[in-house]
Amino acid sequence: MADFDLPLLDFDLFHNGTPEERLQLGEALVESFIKHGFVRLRNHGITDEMVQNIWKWEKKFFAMTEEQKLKIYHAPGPDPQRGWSKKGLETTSKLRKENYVGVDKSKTTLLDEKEHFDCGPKEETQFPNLFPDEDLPGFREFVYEYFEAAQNVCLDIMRACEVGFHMETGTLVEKCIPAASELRMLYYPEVAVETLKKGLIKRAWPHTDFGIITLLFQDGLGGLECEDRRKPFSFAPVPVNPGENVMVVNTSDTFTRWTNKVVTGGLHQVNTPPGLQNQQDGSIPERYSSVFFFKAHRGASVGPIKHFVTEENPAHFPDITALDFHREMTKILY
Ligand SMILES: O=C(O)CCC(=O)C(=O)O
Ligand SMILES: [Fe+2]
Repeated sequence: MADFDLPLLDFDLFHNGTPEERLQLGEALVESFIKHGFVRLRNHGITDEMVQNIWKWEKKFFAMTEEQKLKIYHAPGPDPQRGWSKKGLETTSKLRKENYVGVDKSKTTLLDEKEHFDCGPKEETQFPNLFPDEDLPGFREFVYEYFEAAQNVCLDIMRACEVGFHMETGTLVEKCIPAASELRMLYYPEVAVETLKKGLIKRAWPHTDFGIITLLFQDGLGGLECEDRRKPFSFAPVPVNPGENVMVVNTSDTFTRWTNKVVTGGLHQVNTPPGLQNQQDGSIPERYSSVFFFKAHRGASVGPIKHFVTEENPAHFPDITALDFHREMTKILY
């Protein structure tokens, strides 16, 4: 099979291009979402400085002692995740049980080798955020600054999708205000090749995310893989683009529902990084990544939007609220 090639688009055209360029950008974005469930963007609106600060704060956060992190421990449950989740808590393999051929899931759980920090919007009152204010002053302020920037980029991507789908302006954006997104910082500890070879642990098992779209930055090590849809459930590495500020965007389950399967969520996993896959012993280095799960506002319906319901493509999903859908999905993870 020819090399897998994930489109890399210049998002600046959406803001500063001619009307034709704006339309072309919107259409190319939608085309990549339909074809791959993924796209890569340059000039996306998150500055180089902010990306460097993400890495700086992630390193500081995960370097805290277990005792410090336990002060903001996330208690598993169906509600949106807040604070620190330790290794082994969230299990992505539970989301796609049907895809694990040859694994007896009644005898074993396929675990994720990762820990993470999650938080919601600054204005959050329903599901309060948890911050290590005493142990890590300045962290909360940075996280909120990045949250706001990422939320704005996502709203712009929704505007570009409205253009690309030839939809009425505001149809997607109005379902995303007020913000209910989740920012996640991820740490994958160094792991022995021997452990990975047993096949029961992966950095993240194949899954789709629950929101509308997910923004992702990965460090220079890599390991994120997206489905190569020419052969279902086969995966190709998402390149790391050293020295260039590239954002990865994948479509998620809410988008599948809104678009009535015109777009389907991008299936992905975190695997042994490219270049290390033939390593027979020793260990795979630690890895950091940053994920922003862009969500619909909690009361918005995640049922199909009229624009995507036709005689040939009748509604595939019921009208339930974004919060009910989120709870349904999070429950599966634990
Ligand atoms: O770390 C990554 O590259 C991906 C993480 C991910 O897929 C998730 O947290 O949903
Ligand atoms: Fe994911």
